[in-house]
Amino acid sequence: MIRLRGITKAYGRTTALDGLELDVEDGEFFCLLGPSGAGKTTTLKTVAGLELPDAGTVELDGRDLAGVEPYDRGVAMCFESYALYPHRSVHDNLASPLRSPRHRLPAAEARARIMETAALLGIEALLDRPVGQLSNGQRQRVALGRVLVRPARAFLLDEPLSHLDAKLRQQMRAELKAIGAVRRTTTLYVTHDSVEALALGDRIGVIRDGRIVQTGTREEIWYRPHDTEVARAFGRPRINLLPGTLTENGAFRSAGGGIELPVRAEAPPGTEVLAGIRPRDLSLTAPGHELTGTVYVTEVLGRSVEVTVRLGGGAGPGARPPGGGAGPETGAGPETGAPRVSLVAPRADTRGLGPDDPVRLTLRPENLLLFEADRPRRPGRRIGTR
Ligand SMILES: Nc1ncnc2c1ncn2[C@@H]1O[C@H](COP(=O)(O)OP(=O)(O)OP(=O)(O)O)[C@@H](O)[C@H]1O
Repeated sequence: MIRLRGITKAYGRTTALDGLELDVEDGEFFCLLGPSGAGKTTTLKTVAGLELPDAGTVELDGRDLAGVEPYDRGVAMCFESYALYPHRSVHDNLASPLRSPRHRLPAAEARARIMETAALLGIEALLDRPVGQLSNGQRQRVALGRVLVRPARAFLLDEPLSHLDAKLRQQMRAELKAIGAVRRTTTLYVTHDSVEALALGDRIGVIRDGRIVQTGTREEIWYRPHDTEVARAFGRPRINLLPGTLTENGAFRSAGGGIELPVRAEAPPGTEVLAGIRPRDLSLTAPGHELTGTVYVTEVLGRSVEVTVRLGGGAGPGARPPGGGAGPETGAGPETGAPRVSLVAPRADTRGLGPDDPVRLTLRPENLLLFEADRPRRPGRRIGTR
């Protein structure tokens, strides 16, 4: 297992890691997800020993790694910018990690591992080709192969699928976790792609500004996001966030007053909040709590359709937006007119639906999320409901 405690790392005046704490359990596949510059690569390099923290401790399988050289740590790391030998064949690139004195394997075992790794990554046919002649996606698979080919205490993978086209990425994503070596080995996997994190991670750690904001299973992150930024990071189309306040009995009332949603928030009446509604939790047909509005725009997403609805029209007194409503992108603020929400519906439910058509939406209140209102540089935290 990998354990990071109080890791701080600054480059000049830039703080890359700011008291980072992280536990990756034995054999776990842990995805570290965060935006560019959040500190993901620095975290991996700190575990690998390629960067030394200014403060804090790194442990691998209970052993403190302070003072341990990178090649003695027993970790295998794959960088986004891959270090390969361009003039040597794919086979040689895969074989060279097994030739180093530290990792030397008997020839037959080495050959078996190379063939197994190449087969799993779909590069058997390329084994004799010089790496310099390969496409970026092929090179990336060779780089990943160099990591997986040798036994390690932990794999550290930095966006290893980023250069693959969408189809291959999806396929490799499905196969990666099935690889025996990956199943057995503690893996810390860095990505900025939330779909990838949800698909791969036994657990996910969300990193922001050099700190872990939330760690959890995909269900925990999805149903109990720590704050609005975590909620926005997962799910496309993005979660709808409607501004409003809490009423006397803890229900949600939208900023214009047109919408009331039956929740019981664990926060005082009058608290400014954002109601979080996932696009797939809104329906055009199912029974549930009703909202009304008019269609703003529809967009076909394969078998389903994203419908953006301007809320309020026809919802009764007080529901009409001031000025008739050219709203903003999504989840409008009180100052900007009618709030809009996106929903994802099966194509059959949206047949004949066009701009300005009135619609009734239903919502399952049990999936409703509530957050404190966002403040500058401080995303609103989730508020519990009873
Ligand atoms: N060698 C370096 N010198 C100076 N600043 C650095 C160095 N390495 C990283 N940083 C800074 O530290 C911060 C964290 O960088 P890091 O590469 O860990 O982020 P990341 O989450 O991996 O980003 P990305 O997804 O873009 O790779 C950034 O602000 C970055 O500019």
